[in-house]
Amino acid sequence: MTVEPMHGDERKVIPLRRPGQAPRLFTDGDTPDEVELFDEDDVLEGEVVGEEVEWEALPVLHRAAVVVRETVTSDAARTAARQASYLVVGASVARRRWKDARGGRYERMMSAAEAVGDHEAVLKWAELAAQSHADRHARRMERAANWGRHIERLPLYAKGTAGTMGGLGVLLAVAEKDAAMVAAPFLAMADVVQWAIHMVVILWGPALVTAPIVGLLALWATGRGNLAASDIAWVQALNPAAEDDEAPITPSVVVTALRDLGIPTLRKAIEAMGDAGAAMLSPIRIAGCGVELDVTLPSGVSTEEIDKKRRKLAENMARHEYELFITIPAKAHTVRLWIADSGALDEPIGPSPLVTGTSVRADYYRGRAPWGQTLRGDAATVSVFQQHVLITGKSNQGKTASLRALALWLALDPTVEFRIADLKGVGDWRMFEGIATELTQGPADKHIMAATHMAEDAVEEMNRRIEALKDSGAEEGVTRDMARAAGSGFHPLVVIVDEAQKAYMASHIKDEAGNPYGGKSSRSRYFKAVRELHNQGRAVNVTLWQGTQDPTDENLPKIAREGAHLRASLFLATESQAKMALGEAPVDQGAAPHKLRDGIDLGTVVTVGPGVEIPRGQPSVTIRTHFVSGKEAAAAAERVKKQRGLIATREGKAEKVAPRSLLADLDEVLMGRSDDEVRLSHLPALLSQHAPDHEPYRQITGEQIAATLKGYDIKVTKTGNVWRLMPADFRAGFARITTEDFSQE
Ligand SMILES: Nc1ncnc2c1ncn2[C@@H]1O[C@H](COP(=O)(O)OP(=O)(O)OP(=O)(O)O)[C@@H](O)[C@H]1O
Repeated sequence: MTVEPMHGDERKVIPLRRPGQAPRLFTDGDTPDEVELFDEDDVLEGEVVGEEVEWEALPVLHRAAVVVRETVTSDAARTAARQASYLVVGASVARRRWKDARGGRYERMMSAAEAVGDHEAVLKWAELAAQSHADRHARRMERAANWGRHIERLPLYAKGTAGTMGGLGVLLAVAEKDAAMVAAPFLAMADVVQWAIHMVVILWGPALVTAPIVGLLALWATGRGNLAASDIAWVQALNPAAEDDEAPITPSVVVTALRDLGIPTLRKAIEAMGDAGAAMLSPIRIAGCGVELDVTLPSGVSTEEIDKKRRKLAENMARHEYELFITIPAKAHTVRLWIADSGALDEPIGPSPLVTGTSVRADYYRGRAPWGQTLRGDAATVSVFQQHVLITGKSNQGKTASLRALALWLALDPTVEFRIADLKGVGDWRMFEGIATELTQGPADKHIMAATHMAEDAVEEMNRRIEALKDSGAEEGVTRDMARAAGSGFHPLVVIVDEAQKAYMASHIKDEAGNPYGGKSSRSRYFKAVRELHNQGRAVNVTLWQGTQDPTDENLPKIAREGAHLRASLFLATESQAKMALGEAPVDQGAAPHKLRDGIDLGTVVTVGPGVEIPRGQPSVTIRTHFVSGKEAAAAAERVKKQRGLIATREGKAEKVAPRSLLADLDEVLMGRSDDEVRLSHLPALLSQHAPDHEPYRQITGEQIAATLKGYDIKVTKTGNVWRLMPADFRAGFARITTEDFSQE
């Protein structure tokens, strides 16, 4: 290779070639005496380097340094070092086994238990060590006594052997009729002894030579088989397994990673434990696409110190920071580590059952939305039963998609009514036309006003239900059976405001009385409605789901966020925002949406609340939600519409429309009619005639009217399937109710 000078540089660069296999050397442009040399492989083509250098002109020390460096870093040298490292590991394993056989194990366990301050375990190990020592001593004494007994009996053995051989000789002499045969067994024995001595003499030399070789081979094999367990850093660096993409998590890897975390107390404690550092660790369990373990910390090391070093700990285990999750389990002084398999979190999760399965069923009361997967790879499902929901995140991380996926699932329960305001208004919620009873889409002031009116209407509906509930005498809120009863008036009502920060920020919009729509003062209409829904909506099945962006105290006031039950957060920039999204306690215990990756962990929500299953000892559960794209959401919505029938969706109104009262309208409708009994099934038509723009009157049934009237103690009768009402009974009841209302004011 000839390295050409870079364009515009006048210096000439000519590689040096010395005889034989010499490296091709360059300087960095200064004189050879003052600079480090670098060889051809380091030089990019076209890179300007220094002057031509004559090998022989270089100082001897430089030449020696180059040759040594080349030799040391050559492949052959690395291979030799690796082979030698097997011997080192083998020797340390053999040494440990030897020490273990003499009570070393107990000592290790004792120092490990001592380091983590587990005095009970120290005592237990000390007892076992003493017991083992006593056993060993007893065995040694017994062996010595046995030898002594054998030595004492030597004359006896000799006499016995001589007698046996003499007897054998006599028998041979008799059989052969030859007296000389008496000595034959003794002569044969002498031959055997002589042969054995010969063999020893012959084999001694080769044995002396081969024994160390066999020993070394044994060490080499042992070392090779135990490389992963070695905690010698240079051995790990040479070990090809260390370069393995999968980088398995072994106790030794975790202990070494903790030791090298840069916390002196932890390092000292682990070094004091020696090989038993792994005693700090619980068994390593497979947990989804990773492993999980608890680490009981030595005294003097706090869980917070470990949490702060998350990145270093992850990197020490050959992982990215986001592949390590540190939480604080219930057990004191312990951190729980979940370590993903390398690259596993970048694999996409499967599609939502809402997209693939047409057989998904939803039930507001007992069902669980198939939202995604936990990091462990388990299905993550969510109950939204009587839950106010809050999903936050930085822009464009998947907030709308994840909130909408929950709503699309719940829409499969036909008893649930949706009222939705999308204050971004680019069509993300358009597919709910025909599903929601009210849909506002847009970012303008009029949309914010409409969203506020929608929330206020929900408050009115909530109050109506609370009153009706009081009258019914029920003590613990709406029961499933109550809400399911036809025309009960307690069906689940879910109010969704996406991009709700816009509503909180709209303090510039004021009504005629000067009350702001937004802001966080007690006069703020949106904020007031949210607080009321949060306070009392749950028990009467009126719930509020909000999606908000980049929370601050201004765009998501504290009371508004604390009122939500199910709280989920996508990536957020800071820990303080994470606390706003999820609450202080979970974040203090390790919930960390701020440690997700901006723009990469799309749709990943760190979730808290009673609607999700949070593993014991964890503050939150991180869910990778199934992505349901706009197109897929539209297809799923079509299936919903087929199932529950089309609903006329009204547009939210910026002007506040006075809420209609069924009783007042009935009063108008029945006014001036004869006092003959009225069939309730005729009333919907009359009501529609009376208020043609009021959608609910187009759907109400006689049975629903009967249920409402009964709820107010107004007498209705039923013969067969026909509900009837005496106008006089109605007037009396209505008069009573309105008088009561007045008296309450
Ligand atoms: N679960 C998911 N998995 C993978 N990608 C997702 C997921 N959810 C959303 N995305 C991607 O993120 C993009 C933004 O999603 P979405 O509009 O829901 O974000 P957002 O947080 O509501 O944004 P904004 O705050 O700007 O309204 C989507 O277009 C999609 O490409």
